[in-house]
Amino acid sequence: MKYLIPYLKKYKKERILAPLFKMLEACFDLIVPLIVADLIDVGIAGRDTHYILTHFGLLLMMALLGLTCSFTAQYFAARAATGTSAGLRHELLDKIQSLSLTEFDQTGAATLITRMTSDVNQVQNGLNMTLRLFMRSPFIVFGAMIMAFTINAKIALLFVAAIIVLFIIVFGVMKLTAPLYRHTQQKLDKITEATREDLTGVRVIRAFGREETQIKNFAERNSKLLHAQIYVGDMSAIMNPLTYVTINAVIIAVLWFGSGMVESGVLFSGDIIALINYINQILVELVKLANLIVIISKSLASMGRVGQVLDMESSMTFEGNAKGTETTEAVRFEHVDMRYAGAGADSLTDITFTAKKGQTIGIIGGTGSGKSSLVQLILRFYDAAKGTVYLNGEPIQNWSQEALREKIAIVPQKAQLFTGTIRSNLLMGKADATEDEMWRALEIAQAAEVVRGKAGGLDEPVEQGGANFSGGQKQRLTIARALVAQADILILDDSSSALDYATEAALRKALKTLPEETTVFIVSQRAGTIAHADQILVLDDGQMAGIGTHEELLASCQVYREIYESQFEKKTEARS
Ligand SMILES: Nc1ncnc2c1ncn2[C@@H]1O[C@H](COP(=O)(O)OP(=O)(O)OP(=O)(O)O)[C@@H](O)[C@H]1O
Repeated sequence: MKYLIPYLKKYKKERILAPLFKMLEACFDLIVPLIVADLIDVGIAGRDTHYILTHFGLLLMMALLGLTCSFTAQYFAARAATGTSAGLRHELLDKIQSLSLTEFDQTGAATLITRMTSDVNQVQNGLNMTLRLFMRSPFIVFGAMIMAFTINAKIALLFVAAIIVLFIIVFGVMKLTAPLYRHTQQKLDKITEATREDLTGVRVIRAFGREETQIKNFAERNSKLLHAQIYVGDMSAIMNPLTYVTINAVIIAVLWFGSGMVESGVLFSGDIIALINYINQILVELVKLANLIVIISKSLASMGRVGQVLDMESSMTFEGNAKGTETTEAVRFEHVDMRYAGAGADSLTDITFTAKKGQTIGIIGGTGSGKSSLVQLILRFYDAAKGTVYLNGEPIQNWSQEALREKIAIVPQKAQLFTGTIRSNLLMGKADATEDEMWRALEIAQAAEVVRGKAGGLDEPVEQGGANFSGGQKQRLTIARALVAQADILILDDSSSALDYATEAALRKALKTLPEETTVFIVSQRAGTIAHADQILVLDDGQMAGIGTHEELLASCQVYREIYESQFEKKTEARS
């Protein structure tokens, strides 16, 4: 709730005017039964056409005024509600962006998406309905009751009893359904998560003919959600019959006692109509109030889920403003251990090495040996559990996030492009990059041909996730994006795996034309890709199995020799 307060303050005018106009509309609604009663008792009873017509005109005017008030209230309520949800979404995105990857790994993207979309929409809906109905409905309920007292106190006492019973029903149902809503939202999260995986992995699913299984799994999850929602629906559905039975019982009682009073001249027949109108108004407003309470409880649950994200604290802070020392070293690891949150074992153990400025460092090892984890420590995507990572001689914790991102550019293992154009993707590397800078990066990345081959050139559209580019084209463009940044340190995390040998060789050659001081980390499972490096780090199950040049490692490191020989033999076999 505390997160809504700044928005409620910001939309003060709307917050006041929306309920105010709704109350005004309610006043007109409360006067209408009295006009109708008058019209019956005087106009119709006395066959006075003029009286009937003027009162009918009055009713029309009331309806028009009510409608105007309702529209105005809706306008202000919608302004406050949509403005608040837009602001909340913004805040959520800012918060999510500020979280470290550890929180990301732990929370999961699917639930974050649900919170940014359906939960925020639920809050918007709740706020809109609250502004419109929270004061109007109780006002009409009590207003109609008071009006009933002005007509006949004895009959009005029936209204009081009915309102108490109705309140018990409404609050009872609300108490039952509110916790269930949280439960259904969790199930929705699970479906979003599974759907996301199924849709992003659609090619793999088709290739392995797993459509039937995936559909079956989805149907199971979907039916669990359906059952949970039906259960909540069933609970809410109890409310309508109960409330209608209560109201009908009151109407019968009003007619029973009222008809006797009309006969004895205590009441007019128009009064009976007015009383029935009021009890119906009470029913309608109580049902609205009940729905409002359900909506509010859903919104509060959603706000709670949004608040959980907004309350998250990043496990990493970037408060330093280190600039680096006068040193020849670019990156130094000193006895570094690393463990992912929740993992049972370290992913890296006792890593120590120094990368000098201008050097090319190769990192090789089997799958899961810790190569990506190691380079992610250089970017401070994660913190070391033990030991220290130094950048330009300064512990990495002393650098600001901006300085780190400026100094280091990475080509991630999974080539990821964003919706837009080739140009907009390249500009992510450096917002003010010139056309020449972009083309130079494209040339080095062996991507210039790809761009020239597209009708739109640099302005060729990129579809979501780069779906209109091949795997190799995407890799080259992501390499170009990193090169545009002209960072001091360039990390290529297994980013030439989709390139053919000739293109990869051309890329390696072109990387040599980078400024002399650029330090390049190349992660690869191919010995050929890193063999030329100044230093090669060999990882084996998170530990350093060796460090040195290709020749030194061939002579001294068994793991490296095995990798090299297995690939060299494969090539020889393939040729023969
Ligand atoms: N986000 C994560 N959460 C928990 N464990 C992780 C995470 N990422 C990687 N790991 C674990 O850390 C270990 C090292 O993974 P890493 O991705 O660094 O290996 P890699 O050498 O780059 O592998 P590959 O060549 O297959 O990409 C693996 O055991 C992996 O299961």
